[in-house]
Amino acid sequence: MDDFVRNKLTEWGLSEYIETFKDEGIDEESFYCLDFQDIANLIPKVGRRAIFKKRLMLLKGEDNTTYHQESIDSPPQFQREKEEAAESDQVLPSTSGTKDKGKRKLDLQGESSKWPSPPSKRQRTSGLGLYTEEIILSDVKSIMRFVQQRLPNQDSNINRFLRNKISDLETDKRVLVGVFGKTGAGKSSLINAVIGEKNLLPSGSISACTSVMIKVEANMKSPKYEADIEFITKEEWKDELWSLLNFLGDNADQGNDQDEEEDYRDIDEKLSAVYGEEWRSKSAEDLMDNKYFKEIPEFLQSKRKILTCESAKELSAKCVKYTKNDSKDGDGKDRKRWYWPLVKCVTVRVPKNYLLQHVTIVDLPGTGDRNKSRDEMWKSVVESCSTVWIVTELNRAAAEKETWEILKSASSIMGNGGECQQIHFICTKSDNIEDSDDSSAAGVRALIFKKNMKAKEEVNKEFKKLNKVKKHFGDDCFKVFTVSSKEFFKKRHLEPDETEIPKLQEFLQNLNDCHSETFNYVSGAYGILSLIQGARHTEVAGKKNEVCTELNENKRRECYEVQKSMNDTEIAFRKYLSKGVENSKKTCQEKLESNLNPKGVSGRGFHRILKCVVRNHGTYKPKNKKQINLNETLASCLTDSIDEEFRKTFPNERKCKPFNGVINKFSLDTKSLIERFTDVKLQLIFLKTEEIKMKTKLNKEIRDRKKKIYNSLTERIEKSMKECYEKAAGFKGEDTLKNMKETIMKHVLSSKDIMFEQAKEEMLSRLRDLMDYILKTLEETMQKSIELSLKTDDYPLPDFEAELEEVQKYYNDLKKRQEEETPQICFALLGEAADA
Ligand SMILES: Nc1nc2c(ncn2[C@@H]2O[C@H](COP(=O)(O)OP(=O)(O)OP(=O)(O)O)[C@@H](O)[C@H]2O)c(=O)[nH]1
Repeated sequence: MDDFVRNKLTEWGLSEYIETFKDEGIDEESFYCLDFQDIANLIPKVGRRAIFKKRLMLLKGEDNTTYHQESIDSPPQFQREKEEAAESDQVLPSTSGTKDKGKRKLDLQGESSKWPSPPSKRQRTSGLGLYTEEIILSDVKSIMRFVQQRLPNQDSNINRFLRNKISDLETDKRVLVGVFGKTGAGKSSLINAVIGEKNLLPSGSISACTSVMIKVEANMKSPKYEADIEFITKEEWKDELWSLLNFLGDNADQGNDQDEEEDYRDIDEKLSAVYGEEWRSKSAEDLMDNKYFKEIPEFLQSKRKILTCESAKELSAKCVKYTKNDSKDGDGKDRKRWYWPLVKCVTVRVPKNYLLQHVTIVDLPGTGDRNKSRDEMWKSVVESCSTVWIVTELNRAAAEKETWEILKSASSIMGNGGECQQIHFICTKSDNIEDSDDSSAAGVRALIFKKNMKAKEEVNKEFKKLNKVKKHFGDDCFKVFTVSSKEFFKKRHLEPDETEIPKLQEFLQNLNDCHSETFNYVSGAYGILSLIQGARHTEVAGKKNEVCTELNENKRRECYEVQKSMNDTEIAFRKYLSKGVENSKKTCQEKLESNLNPKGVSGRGFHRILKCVVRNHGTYKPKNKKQINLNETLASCLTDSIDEEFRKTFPNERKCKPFNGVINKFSLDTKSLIERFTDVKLQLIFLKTEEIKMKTKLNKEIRDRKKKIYNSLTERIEKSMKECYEKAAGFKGEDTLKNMKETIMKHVLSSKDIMFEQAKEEMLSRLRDLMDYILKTLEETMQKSIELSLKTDDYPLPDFEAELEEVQKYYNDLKKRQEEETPQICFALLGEAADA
């Protein structure tokens, strides 16, 4: 097969399937040796039929080894061949017989059972049989690439518009599930069990704990296990070294209370991991010498390190020195090097794991990292989690302070400051029963079930007490699971179902099934093809003007409704925030006092902590203690005042829509127009799909911006406090603690009359910006779509009737699947799309 044909196949998307063909024992080289008949036989296996066959026909010459470039590039020939192909039903005429020497012949009868397919409910009832969303999406994508390529080259408005619309169809949104929990709680074992990969994340060692963020995703492109290691930059490490060594220097003369010792141990652990004992006698400059990083040239070159392995076990072994911290790994020169302090994040990819097809699970080690870039990454991941798993050992679940503290401190980042819809509180190691009197199998099981019930009750009771968390998450967002990862694999006492791991798997499967991106893509593609076919009929110009007038009138009316509702939101925000400003002024002194004079901490200990707080712009997490965040404390009256209204306006639950659903109600009423103006039905279908696409895009943008709006209150306070933190950080010697406290307090008291007002105005101004953006997008996107879809263009467009038919089949099928099978939550998610 020559390069030309090879490139053509790549362009048409067949090469995407080469990986999949490998399961049939065909690698890339042998694929390109196949003849047309073989390829045609393979195609139905991956779900593409007529369209692809037609394209292959274009490549087919007099015999299987000659290809005609003209036949591909000239539209009339293309059209003729296409018609020919359409008549020839499913299978290409066999032309191989004589010339297949050296080529692989395939007998694919009955082979489809080998084909990898996701364990999705959707497969069963679909009108298109075993077509998975993945196949549909890939097929429609390849159709749209083909369409884009076929559009005439003339630079007309409609051409540009259509090309942009096709490029705009995007699908790669992933859902994030964040996993929190103290070290040793069983997070790695849980993730391994849920995704069915016993050996993926290393677990089990007592001293080695996970120290970097690990994202676990599917590798749909290759059958290999992969780890993609992202390092912090050299500059960041240099800054960190400097600050760690300085910290040790500053505190060398401070005596040793318990906190200091812990801090010292922390730093020792970090530096010894990378340098062994050598760091003790070296300067920060010396420690940046390239010789220390010989094993990781990627770090020096600011590149990612990619590890590729055949098995999970092999990958896990190779990965461990980048993810784990083993403080007990011997001393002295023989100590192995552990590189976790230099790693920002590791992404592990598991081959063909359908539970992870659209879902990423993130193992999140504790917050409060000294490294700024890692801390920022942690925050941004937490903000983006749609579900959070809080993991703790069942035996102490309700009483485990540290776990509940994690939930309390992260609730506003996940809730109003994020997009988390549900919290799963996962009690692990349910098989751990030491106090059983009855050691019979039945007795053990009975005790496990009893303890599970009790743990669920207690945890739910505990959750009900968390008033602050409940401002962000209602009772229905909180669910308790009692799992045993060990028993899931071992089945000694419990059946897999009784370990509750399958419940979590089902949850992930539903997240995959609810993935609306395929539907959005297919619906967008259907709209574009409808428009092209509609635009080819130029004889309905008169009708177009009439429809255009009605559409514009509908648009104006609907935009007015949106504006009215958003104005009400702004009024409510202003009212609640004003109350918040008044409360802040009244209570800030008292709140600050309690932060600056914490109970149970010695003066010397607090001196060191406060120094870190002011150096770190108002926030610091002492080891094993609650995080201190002066900015959040100062902003707390404002956030308290707005929390409820904010959650109502920007709910994380997908079934509720932002701004009381007013954007989702926006409609050009194309449905009734289609009944009256059948001649422009195709253009109106396009407008309906455009409307859906625009709303989806707006909802995404609102979700991103609402986090920034919420966080603006604390960020504005931090800005107002910047000057006094810098001043406080400069104190040295005697009375430093007193001077730091006085400086902070004085600054707050003198600026309280403007600081809180400014924070309020900042939030309102961001809210207004968002509202302006929404109105502008509604107005302009729809205006442009109406104008271009109903305007007769100067240039004729190619005929894509067959492509429209194919995509419409997929569209109808997906719509039907949603109606038949989608769980409640997905109805809500896709509600507007299904209406189309
Ligand atoms: N009996 C029992 N032990 C478990 C179970 N799950 C995990 N463990 C054990 O608990 C210990 C810690 O498990 P990990 O999965 O490594 O915990 P982790 O939360 O990932 O720990 P870090 O890596 O430190 O964050 C290991 O010794 C596991 O073998 C379980 O279901 N039952």
